[in-house]
Amino acid sequence: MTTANHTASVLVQALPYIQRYYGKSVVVKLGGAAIDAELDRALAQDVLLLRSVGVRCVLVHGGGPQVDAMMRRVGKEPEFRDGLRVTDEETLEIVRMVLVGKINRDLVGTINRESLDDPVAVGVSGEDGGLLQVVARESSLGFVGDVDLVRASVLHRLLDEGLVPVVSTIGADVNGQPYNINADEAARAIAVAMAAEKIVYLTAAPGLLEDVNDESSLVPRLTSAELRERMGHSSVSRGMIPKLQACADAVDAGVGTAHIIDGREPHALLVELLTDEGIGTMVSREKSW
Ligand SMILES: Nc1ncnc2c1ncn2[C@@H]1O[C@H](COP(=O)(O)OP(=O)(O)O)[C@@H](O)[C@H]1O
Ligand SMILES: CC(=O)N[C@@H](CCC(=O)OP(=O)(O)O)C(=O)O
Repeated sequence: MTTANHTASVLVQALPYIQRYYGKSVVVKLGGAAIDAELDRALAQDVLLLRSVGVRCVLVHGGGPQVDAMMRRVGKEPEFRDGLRVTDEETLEIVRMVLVGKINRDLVGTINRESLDDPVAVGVSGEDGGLLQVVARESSLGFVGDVDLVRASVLHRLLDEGLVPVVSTIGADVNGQPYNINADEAARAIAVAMAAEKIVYLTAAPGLLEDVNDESSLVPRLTSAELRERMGHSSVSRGMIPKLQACADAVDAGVGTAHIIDGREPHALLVELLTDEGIGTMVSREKSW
């Protein structure tokens, strides 16, 4: 095949996917472990391309490792229980500064640099417009919240204007007290509230692995029921646990499919959405293969 033919065939391959996702919502969660200046530039291009073909894209970001680094810089040692950060008042201030003040700004800047004449990225904290309303989880975790209500209209209004929301996962309770939320869980709540077609987790692993030390042991697809069976398995640890839980909960609550893909691969999002090449792990409610 000539280069021109190959290029044409890749573009034509995208047509049925573009038709399927036109006007649909897709929530993309970028894990802190996959945040990197060059990769974020490729992700910004993917998000802008998807927006150009009518996909309503919301980017939700984490930043766990970056919060850890900042805590250590100010002499505090991070502490986790069941994958959630123990968040006292000072830690909350650091989490808020790192997520809202640093990572969100950097991502908005990266997207807008890729679309100079039409800067469309808008940063939103879960506190803005009451987007993420939370209730306290348990007092031993401090200011860690569970999402109680998502005001998806805040996102739909931005999307209707052609803007791309970039969401930091700090929420507030009914009294306006800010809370730290696990970003995988916040992204799931947003996807469910938007009745999204897909939720895509970009992380620093190829997907769910049978053996975490063997990158070739990828589980390509499974149902939410199969996923729940694996959750307590010893091969699944640390940050993968809330991600799996969020994927199973998302598809059981009506999101079309949930994906865990390798955010270290440039343009993984575009390949996942617009080509025949299945990458990473796909979770669906029913067996569709
Ligand atoms: N069975 C597994 N398959 C893949 N990754 C796993 C597994 N068990 C644990 N992990 C770890 O989970 C990590 C993803 O979680 P985390 O670091 O919290 O990511 P993120 O910042 O994207 O939320 C992977 O990088 C990997 O080290
Ligand atoms: C309550 C809680 O644990 N919140 C997380 C929020 C950030 C996050 O989830 O970041 P990743 O997606 O990079 O893991 C934290 O403080 O680390």
